[in-house]
Amino acid sequence: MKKISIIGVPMDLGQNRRGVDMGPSAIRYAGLEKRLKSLDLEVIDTGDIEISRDHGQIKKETNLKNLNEVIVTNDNLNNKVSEVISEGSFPLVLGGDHSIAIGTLAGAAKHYDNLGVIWYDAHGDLNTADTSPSGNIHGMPLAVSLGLGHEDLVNIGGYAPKIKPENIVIIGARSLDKGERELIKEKGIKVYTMHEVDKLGMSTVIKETLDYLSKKTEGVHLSLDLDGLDPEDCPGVGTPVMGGLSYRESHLAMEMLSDSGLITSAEFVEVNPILDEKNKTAEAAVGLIASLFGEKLL
Ligand SMILES: NC(=[NH2+])NCCC[C@H](N)C(=O)O
Ligand SMILES: [Mn+2]
Ligand SMILES: [Mn+2]
Repeated sequence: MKKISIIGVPMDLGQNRRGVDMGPSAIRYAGLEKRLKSLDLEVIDTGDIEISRDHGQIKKETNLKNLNEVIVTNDNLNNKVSEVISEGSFPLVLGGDHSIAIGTLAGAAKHYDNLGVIWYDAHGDLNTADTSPSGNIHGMPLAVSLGLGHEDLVNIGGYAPKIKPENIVIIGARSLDKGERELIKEKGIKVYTMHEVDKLGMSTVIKETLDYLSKKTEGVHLSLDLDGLDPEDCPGVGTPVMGGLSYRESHLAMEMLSDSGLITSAEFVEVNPILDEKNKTAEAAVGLIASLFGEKLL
């Protein structure tokens, strides 16, 4: 029986808006464990990672917000994710802001020769300290995992880089900063912006994504930022961007990923219950997670 380990990361220090630290609670409250158990899976809720607070700005030369706290927290997460994979369980990480992908990928990537990454997001999260318009580390985790950015972030887990540019697929992008666009071109990263999703349809996007990744990767991590979905379906996020993916097409995406059997770890991030409407975004997350683990109507 497939074993899943839920790991909560109540982290809000990678961005400016309070409340996203309550994301893991909101997703649990929306019935995650019960829903997964009904799929005949062995589900273990490992609780929450300890969030480092008040480490002070030891690295004074940087504009990165809460850098020390983000480093310590991601180091904790790196250890937990790695431990779960070593036990033969599937790490399901609940955020928390997207800066936690640094720790998830650090913990996961060392278990595979080539880890693929599906980055389902309105944003590229490919900024570095030099290109970031905000200093928010949640806008940087994909760049960090490629080995670009502050060295203490890049070296979390004691190795770098975690992933290769040719093993990444970004889906749902519609807000990219100048430096991120340049990096995408320079590194040749595969991106399905909303333009391509609309033109091709989600079914083709996922089929192509799996073709592209399955040839060259051993495992695939899904990093799903709920702001990839349209704010109409998922209002409870800190950096909403209109014109997003619908719940309906995201649901199809999860079903197709489930059928492929290729996903080896996942995280669902940026759920902010304070900005949400009656826990709608957390409920959407639970629906997507259930589909990712094989829930079917018939
Ligand atoms: N994980 C996210 N929601 N990221 C949003 C990033 C927004 C913007 N690109 C920044 O760097 O600040
Ligand atoms: Mn985003
Ligand atoms: Mn993101």
